[in-house]
Amino acid sequence: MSIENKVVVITGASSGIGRATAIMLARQGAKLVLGARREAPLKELVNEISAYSSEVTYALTDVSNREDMQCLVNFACSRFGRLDVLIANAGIGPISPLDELRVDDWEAMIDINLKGYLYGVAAALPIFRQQEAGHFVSVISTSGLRIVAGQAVYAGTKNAVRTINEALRIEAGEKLRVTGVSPGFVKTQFADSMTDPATQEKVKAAMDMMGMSPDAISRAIVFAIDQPDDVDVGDIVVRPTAQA
Ligand SMILES: NC(=O)C1=CN([C@@H]2O[C@H](COP(=O)(O)OP(=O)(O)OC[C@H]3O[C@@H](n4cnc5c(N)ncnc54)[C@H](OP(=O)(O)O)[C@@H]3O)[C@@H](O)[C@H]2O)C=CC1
Ligand SMILES: O=CCS(=O)(=O)O
Repeated sequence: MSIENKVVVITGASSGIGRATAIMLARQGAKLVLGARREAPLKELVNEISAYSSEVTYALTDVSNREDMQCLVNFACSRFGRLDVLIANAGIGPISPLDELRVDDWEAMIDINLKGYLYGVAAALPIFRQQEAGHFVSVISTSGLRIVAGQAVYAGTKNAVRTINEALRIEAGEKLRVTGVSPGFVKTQFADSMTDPATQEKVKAAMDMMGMSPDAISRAIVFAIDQPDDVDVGDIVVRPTAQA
């Protein structure tokens, strides 16, 4: 099976990379269950996709809530009878220097970027084991590949996901697939999650200057999913050519 008829759950589908990926996958015949916290943009996306595919739905989901993640995955299985791919994309980046002690932001990044990803693994792994097939795709970041001042906790959450993904791949055995996609700057709403005004301004300027279209990341995700079942694409890094 390539993309057509695959059942795919996407977290963080209400904007940016998740939204673009939903559109690209739907155009190739995937069956989609979209998760995020904001209902209006999810509804709008489902309406847009419904113009060419009836196999799309959404569930309000806060990935930092384990029960929500379990419900999202269960909903996909009850609606479409199975789950082929879980795209753990939801994430926030309220980065700031450690000296500012924005501890609430640190906790939110750990809850959403790391625990949200883990709750996805916990919800999907038993289903993938039972099916003897399944694909974990995570949207990580170039943050952590290169350590940058101000990104300590954000990069920490992303590097934790990178490490756990590799262990998951090793433990997964020959039936499951595990892919991490690490974007550089992408033009999305990502900077809106930043609470430090100076940092937000800098990141927005960098995104405006060199940010890629979210489609650049969606294409990498689609490439990984589209491989034959016995081909496991591990890590893909996608940067703007202008990003150091
Ligand atoms: N843009 C960039 O330059 C880069 C982004 N990334 C990563 O890409 C991923 C997607 O971000 P991007 O598209 O850029 O940014 P956006 O802000 O446009 O999208 C983030 C998505 O995550 C969702 N989200 C946030 N918190 C939660 C939550 N608690 N539960 C469920 N969904 C949540 C948001 O939906 P809602 O608010 O409706 O819940 C939204 O759909 C993130 O993991 C980010 O770290 C990595 C490298 C660079
Ligand atoms: O992953 C994103 C890193 S940045 O946009 O905050 O630099």
